[in-house]
Amino acid sequence: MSATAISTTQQLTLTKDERQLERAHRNSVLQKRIHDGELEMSRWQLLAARNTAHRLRIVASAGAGKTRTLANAIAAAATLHDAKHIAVVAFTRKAARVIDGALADNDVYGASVSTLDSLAVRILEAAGIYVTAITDKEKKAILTDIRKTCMEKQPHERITLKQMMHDTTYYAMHPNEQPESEYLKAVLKEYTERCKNTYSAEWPTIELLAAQHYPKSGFQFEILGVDEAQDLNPTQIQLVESITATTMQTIVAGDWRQGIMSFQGAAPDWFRNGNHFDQTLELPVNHRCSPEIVDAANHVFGDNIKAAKNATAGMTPQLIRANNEQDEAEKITDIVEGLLADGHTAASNIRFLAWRRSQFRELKRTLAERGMPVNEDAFRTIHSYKGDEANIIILMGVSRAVWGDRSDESDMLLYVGMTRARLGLIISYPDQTSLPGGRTSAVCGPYPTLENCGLQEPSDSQTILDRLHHDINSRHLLEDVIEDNRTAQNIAIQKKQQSRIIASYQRLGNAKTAAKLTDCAEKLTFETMTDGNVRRSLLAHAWFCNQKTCNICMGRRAVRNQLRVGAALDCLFNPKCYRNLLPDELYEQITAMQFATPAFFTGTMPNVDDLALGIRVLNFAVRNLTHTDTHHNMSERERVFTQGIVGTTRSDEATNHFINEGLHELEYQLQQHESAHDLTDMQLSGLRQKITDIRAGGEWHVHAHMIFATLGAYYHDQLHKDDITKGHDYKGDIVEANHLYKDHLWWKLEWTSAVQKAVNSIIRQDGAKGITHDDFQTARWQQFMSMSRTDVEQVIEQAQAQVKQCESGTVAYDKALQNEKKAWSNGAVIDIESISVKGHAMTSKQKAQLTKNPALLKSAIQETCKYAFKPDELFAKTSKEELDQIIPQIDATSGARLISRTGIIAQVLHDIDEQQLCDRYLQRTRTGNASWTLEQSITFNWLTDLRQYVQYETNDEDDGEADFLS
Ligand SMILES: Nc1ncnc2c1ncn2[C@@H]1O[C@H](COP(=O)(O)OP(=O)(O)OP(=O)(O)O)[C@@H](O)[C@H]1O
Repeated sequence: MSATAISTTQQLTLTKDERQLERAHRNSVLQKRIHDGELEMSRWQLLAARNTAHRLRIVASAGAGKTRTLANAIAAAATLHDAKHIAVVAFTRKAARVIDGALADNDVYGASVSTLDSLAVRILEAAGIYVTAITDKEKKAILTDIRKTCMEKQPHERITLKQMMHDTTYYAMHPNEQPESEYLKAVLKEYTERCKNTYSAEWPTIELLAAQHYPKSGFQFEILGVDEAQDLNPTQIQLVESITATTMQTIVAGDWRQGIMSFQGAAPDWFRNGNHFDQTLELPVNHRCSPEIVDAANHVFGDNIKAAKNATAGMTPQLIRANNEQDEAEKITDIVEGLLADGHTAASNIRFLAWRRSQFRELKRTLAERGMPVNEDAFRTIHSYKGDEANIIILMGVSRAVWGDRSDESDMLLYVGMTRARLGLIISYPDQTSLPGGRTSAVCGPYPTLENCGLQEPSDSQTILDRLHHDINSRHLLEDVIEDNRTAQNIAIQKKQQSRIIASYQRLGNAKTAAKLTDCAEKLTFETMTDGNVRRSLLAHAWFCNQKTCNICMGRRAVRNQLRVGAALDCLFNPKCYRNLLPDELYEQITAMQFATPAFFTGTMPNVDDLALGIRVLNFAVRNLTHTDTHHNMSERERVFTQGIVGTTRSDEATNHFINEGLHELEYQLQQHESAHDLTDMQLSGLRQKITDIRAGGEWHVHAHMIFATLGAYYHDQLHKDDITKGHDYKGDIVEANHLYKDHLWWKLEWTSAVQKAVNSIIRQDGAKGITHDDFQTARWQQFMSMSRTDVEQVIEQAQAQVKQCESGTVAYDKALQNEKKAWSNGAVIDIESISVKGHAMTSKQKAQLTKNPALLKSAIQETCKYAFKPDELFAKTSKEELDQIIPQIDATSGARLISRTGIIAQVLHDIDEQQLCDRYLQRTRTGNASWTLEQSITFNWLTDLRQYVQYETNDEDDGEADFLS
């Protein structure tokens, strides 16, 4: 936390300069995190988050990111203020989690994140007033007693206990109002007395007291954030006002369209009335729901909300017409059964929402009868699910008649319910006057607008299921991958590390640091999600402390990153991981493949489009695993990160160097530029200089295209606009580099179906948005899929024979040469960097020669196969000792070499008997997993290497944890 706190407390207004300083600070904190790929915020959200108006109101429809914006605004502000002067009021668990997460991500600890009620209690305690909230049970006991005595005195007056319970709270919430009834007045007086005697009070009374005593409580909040502000009741509003009187800023976020808490006394008008605020900002885009769901909600409520630009397509929302409760339960259970079949989606992704819990009775019974593994947490009332979200929402009994007589509030319920869904929305409504819950009503059926809003009634339930599978399958294909013992392993490793580090600090006499670390040690366990899903929390919600230098937390981040990437890749390349999720036929196809090579991510992307697609596939997988929204664009940081992974698989240290040095720098500068910090001339020329340096850096021809591919055409054109206009031909260089690379590689994709799936899914998504992948892509895809290795070899042989028959220098010869090149380009993967000559790595001179001479290159590749990888020798060995001498050569740390070797080994193994031997050997020594095939073992090794890289990547990022896991 910075020592340069910007404001003094008890200050109503900041000077203009101070505000500017604050705004600039927030902006820089947010921008950095956005740049680092740790945070995604739209422009609107950013604008709101850095606004420093004293009373700021953020208004937006459901899913527009209010909570996220509020959390990040506060977190950014908190790095400049002392955390103890920050308070955030959240009403839901999810909001508290998001806010906590944002603060932790900014290394801010000690801020107050709580409900307004518990804040009120703390304020009172600080002011020396100790009062506890009366419980319902206590209240009931007191009121029953009072009722008895009062009734004896005034027997003609009668108020039910229920009414009394309600009235006492109401008048506590509205202290300026008085009941007309003398009887009720007497009850209230007596009730207040009794509460006083037991040092207890109604929540509204506590809030009111806190509002009165706040100024002398010693709390001095400079920043106050309030989420779901439409739900504040009058006494809570008074408390907020009282705190705001001395804050530097109060940010209030809400949506009066979601004001469904009036039964608890909420007064949304305060939030709705703009006069209470200095400034109001609106967030216009829904980031939660698929475009289909946004459309449906727009139609029903006559809105014009926009879906996020890159929102993933979901399913068309569906209507179920139910005759009665049982019919509804049966139909919904059919759908659930289909969804859960074959593990297509997890039960934890489905939520059933209704107005009343009693509406679930029949459904729960039917689900249990049919053995559906749906746990209690899946059934939620709309009120309790406010602010939360799930992939699939099944909204039950939608009818004004069922949901209440006040049409405005039941509309809001429908609005809140519909907008909880990310991908799939299924709405059931009663078709007859006998309603769920055993009631009858003259008003039945759905809302008048529901049926005409693009919602479809399924002709048969299978249609829905197919659709759902189709849309959701790709998102959850990867989910269960991480649910193996790695979770346990990693925690154990960390604990070990931790105690070692703590002990070493203690030995050094640094008790303070040791104590801090012990603190982290205690918080080591990963929080379990509300759905009991530990693995998800492991990846997405691990706890990190605020010590920049805390090795434990740094290490933990490394572990998280490793897991993210490792798991994604495991899943893509190791069909075993998703055995249970795949249909038998598909599984067999995948396992029958020679080698699920990671080639797709390696040397097989000789042009920008392919590489970009590869990055997207990998990123898609990572996001799926980490439950990160796949709707929006990949951030540049994410892209470069993924690119880094791709890079290491085919290249050497130099590539990493280029990626880290050149690429991050370029990207960072450009990111700055993009977010309105326009590049100055100095920066621009500095950037150019950097590129020149990269170009001058020896192996640029081999690597440059990767860098530029990562930056993409947009950045490239931006950056070189001037040069291009002036005729400086940067583009030429790229083209040359690409050609060079392409011409001197022979490659063959051996797609796994998983990769195929991811690619198809992306192509499909793009298709839906009107983006088509060029024919090259499609044609090549088809070609790869149709050609076997023997086909490839035959084509190459024929092409070679053709060349031999032609006289050199003739047109026919050139053509034949071209054909031969083309034929080679369908071969296996070999990276030029991995080529060695007779067992020795090439000198740069040799390399240069090779790049100029395709024939030489080809023979070098053949030589490499023989000598560098020694496959023949490897397979000729029979004893463990002998193999031990060979194996280290397979253990190249450089990804490219490993890939090439594995590619070659797989190829050679195709026909040889020794496969069994190696298989067993590798199983035992490398993975300890006897059921793995050689290919899987090798993939495992490859992943191990990759993980090391990811760890380095993390080290760079978090600077300071370098040694933790090494
Ligand atoms: N800029 C963004 N990019 C991608 N996803 C986002 C962005 N902003 C928010 N989201 C995601 O959209 C979803 C809704 O965000 P959030 O809960 O903050 O919205 P909200 O306005 O508070 O919603 P509600 O009012 O319905 O509670 C969350 O899953 C969040 O992670």
